[in-house]
Order: sequence, then C-alpha cells, then structure tokens
Amino acid sequence: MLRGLYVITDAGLQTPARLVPGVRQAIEGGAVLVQYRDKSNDPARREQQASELVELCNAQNAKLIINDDVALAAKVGAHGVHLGRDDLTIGRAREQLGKKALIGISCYNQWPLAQQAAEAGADYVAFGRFFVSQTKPDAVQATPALLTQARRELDIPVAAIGGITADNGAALIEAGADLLAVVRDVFAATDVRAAAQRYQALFASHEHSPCDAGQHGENRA
Ligand SMILES: Cc1ncc(COP(=O)(O)OP(=O)(O)O)c(N)n1
Ligand SMILES: Cc1ncsc1CCOP(=O)(O)O
Ligand SMILES: [Mg+2]
Repeated sequence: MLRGLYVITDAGLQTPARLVPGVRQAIEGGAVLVQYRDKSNDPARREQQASELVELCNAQNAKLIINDDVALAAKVGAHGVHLGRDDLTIGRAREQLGKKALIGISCYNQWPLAQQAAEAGADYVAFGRFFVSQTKPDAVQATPALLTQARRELDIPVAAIGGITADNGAALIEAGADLLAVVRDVFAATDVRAAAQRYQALFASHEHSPCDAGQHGENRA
C-alpha cells in the first residue's frame, strides 16, 4: 500500500547541485514517493536530472514519478508519471509506460475526475490544494470531504497536495489521505531529512486511523 510522504522537487528551491542530495535526504527521512517537477524547457538538463533521480530512487527503494512528461518517464525508466488536465490521457500514458507504471492523476476539487481516473486505471488520485500554496498560488481549493469520499469509494491511494506542513497534515490523513504531497515544507527546510522525518512520525501516529477500516483490499498499492 502506497502511504506516506510524497515529495515534489522544485527548481526554485533546489539548485541543480542540491537536487539529488536534497532528494536523498528526503528519502532517508522517510519519503516513499518522489516527483520530478520541472517546468523549464531544457530537455537535456531534464533528462540528466531525471536519470540521476531514477538511479537514486532505485538504490534507496523509493519510486520516481515524472510530472507531466510521459516521454521523459519512458526515456529514463521512471516508475511512473503524474498527469494533470493539460497532459496525456491515462490510456495513452499506459500504452507508453506499460502495465506496471504508476500513473497519478490530478483531480483538483472535482470528484467526477477521480471516479473517471479510477475507472481508467489510475494508480492514485490527487486532490488539492488544501492550504495556501506559495509554490502554486493559483491552484483551486479542495475540501477534506473529497479525501474521505475517495478513501471510502475508490480502491486506489488518495493523495493530498497544497500548502501542506507536518503541522496541518494530520487533518488530511484523518480525512482519508494516504499520501501527503509536499514541496516547500520539505525542500525549503534547512534540514530536509528532519523535515521529512516529521511526516514519517505523523503517519506512524495515524497508522490506525478510522478511515483504515474501509473497503480497501488487495489492489491497493
Ligand atoms: C501529487 C500531485 N498532485 C497534483 C499535482 C498538480 O498537477 P497539475 O494540475 O498538472 O499541475 P502541475 O504540477 O503540472 O503544475 C501534482 N503535480 N502532483
Ligand atoms: C503542484 C501543486 N498543485 C497544487 S498545489 C501544488 C504545489 C504544492 O507545493 P507546496 O507543498 O509548496 O504548497
Ligand atoms: Mg501537470
């Protein structure tokens, strides 16, 4: 079952030289999923960085998801891709990446998107933003009730994103989030490993949240 801290890289917070060391520290602190999110248009650098991150994640038993770019995910052998409303469909991504690829879908604040994504074979759905996000200030606001509904009605992990910190994240886990997707609270921290460890502790203290008693079974990741 995919559950825990999902860290997302940010070129504004991490110089190229700090990218891999920062992600390593996050994984050492307990991150289970890493997303390479880079909105620049420098294909050679993107391929180089994504390749280094795949190697790191393979060595550290974490999984690398590429944001937006299915072709890059295929090229570097990433574990999966995260798709939003401007990206390829799940079907096209699955054709290119294969059955084992992890495909995550942004559902913003819209329950029907989550239902459609689950039916189309998504491996997780993501809702948010939940709090004000400096990383993506224009993101639409979602309500924790969506997490509860998704946790109850879908058989795939549920991610929450947007302005999450180790202090405000508990409410989202209690509402039903399996994954807390975080940029700033981890990668802007002076001690990235310690910042990630706070989430590990948070998930450990919510191992038996009431939502766990739902219908989920064998096909949760
Ligand atoms: C885990 C996770 N959830 C949501 C997003 C946002 O995706 P998208 O709406 O496509 O926006 P960009 O990240 O591409 O700006 C995400 N990346 N990861
Ligand atoms: C990509 C994205 N989508 C919604 S909010 C967000 C950014 C999350 O970053 P932070 O954890 O710094 O708010
Ligand atoms: Mg996107």
